[in-house]
Amino acid sequence: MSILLPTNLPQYPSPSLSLSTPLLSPSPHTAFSFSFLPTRRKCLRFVTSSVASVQSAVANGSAPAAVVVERDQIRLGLPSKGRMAADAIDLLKDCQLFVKQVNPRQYVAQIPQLPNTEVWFQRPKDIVRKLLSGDLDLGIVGLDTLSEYGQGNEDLIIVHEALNFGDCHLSIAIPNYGIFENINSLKELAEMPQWSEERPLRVATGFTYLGPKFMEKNGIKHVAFSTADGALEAAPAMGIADAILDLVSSGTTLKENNLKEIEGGVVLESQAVLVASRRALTDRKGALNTVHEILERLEAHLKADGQFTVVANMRGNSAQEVADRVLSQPSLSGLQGPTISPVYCKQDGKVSIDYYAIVICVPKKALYESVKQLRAVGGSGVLVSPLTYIFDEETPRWGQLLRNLKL
Ligand SMILES: Nc1ncnc2c1ncn2[C@@H]1O[C@H](COP(=O)(O)OP(=O)(O)OP(=O)(O)O)[C@@H](O)[C@H]1O
Ligand SMILES: O=P(O)(O)OC[C@H]1O[C@H](OP(=O)(O)OP(=O)(O)O)[C@H](O)[C@@H]1O
Ligand SMILES: [Mg+2]
Repeated sequence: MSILLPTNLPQYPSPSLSLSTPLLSPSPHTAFSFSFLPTRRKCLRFVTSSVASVQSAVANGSAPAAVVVERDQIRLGLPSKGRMAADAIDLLKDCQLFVKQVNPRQYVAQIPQLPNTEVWFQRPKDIVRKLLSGDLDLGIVGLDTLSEYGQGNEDLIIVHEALNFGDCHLSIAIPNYGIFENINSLKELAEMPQWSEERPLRVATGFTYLGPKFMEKNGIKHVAFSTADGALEAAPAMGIADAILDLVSSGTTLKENNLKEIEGGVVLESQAVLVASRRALTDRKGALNTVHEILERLEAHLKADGQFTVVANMRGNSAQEVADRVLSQPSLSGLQGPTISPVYCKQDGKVSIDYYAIVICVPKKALYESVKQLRAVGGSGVLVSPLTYIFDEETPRWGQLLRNLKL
């Protein structure tokens, strides 16, 4: 006998519903196993593996075509809850765009720095749907959600593909025991003699568009997908599915449920992206200006986020000679090259130049290596400080966007 409990209970099992509860005490002849499934959908429904048959009605075009309805405000969709919500607001804050939400249950907010823009808080999948229906113009969502619900719709344009949060990957996982013990790749999984038309490989997933598409691309025929909203990792142990296709970040949930990833089983690498509706950008007054400003701020912040400013003094006879020494080291060329300025010292009433100050930007990852290289060529008094923004002459992604829009 199995009892299904909601996954969102404060404790598993809840103290008020434990085996010591008289009503649930197992008789000596009854085997109990507890499995945690989301409250919303407790049964898995199997569907066929063809792409066409599993496309969801909303995302595959039965949703109304995007119409550019007359309105004054540009609408930016942000995740209303879940792991992406706080990070999206924090990123905008780091770009000096402060989202003013009066209370967390209010679904509309303002950004005073962008007076023509409204923020609408929505679930990530609804952000994608509303971009397609024309109810939102811009959005921040995970690439996984965009790919699953956007289904390659050309109206959706990725304006910034790497917002540096929400990192995860969509991956196939199988049990690490039983018939799968020695299976370590997608190829081996596909070639297992167990799968046939009558008894296909059963995969539980929330990604019923991307999953079948991936299997089809990899020539895997005998597959059946089932859908569920969460706690998919329970499905193999419950005997409901053979494999799962779900998002992984730390890998803890897989490990705790005796599942493993397999070589060739990664469907998508994902992180948060800024996405726009093509029609909004081309037809809605002010949308292109807003996206330009958001993009410039994002690029300046994200570029600076990975860098430190390093300042050091170096003895030398001329700026040129110091530059030659600095540039002889592989990690000291900075963004465009080192800035080298004379340090004027007054000794015995005489002003002379014995030292030069070097300023370079170095990637955070290469900091220690760069400091070692600076010292090796005579650098001393090394100061390191974080960078807040790097505004380039041109925003590279802006050029790409204009080309994409044929502007
Ligand atoms: N370990 C992870 N598991 C799931 N999503 C992750 C993970 N790491 C990052 N993400 C990102 O967070 C997004 C999901 O956030 P969240 O689970 O809060 O929302 P949701 O799944 O859409 O909401 P709900 O599960 O309530 O329907 C994913 O689309 C993905 O881009
Ligand atoms: O690799 P990990 O860091 O362990 O994260 C992966 C887990 O996180 C997500 O579930 P979520 O927490 O959203 O719960 P859900 O299954 O109810 O959606 C995802 O669906 C995996 O189950
Ligand atoms: Mg989730």
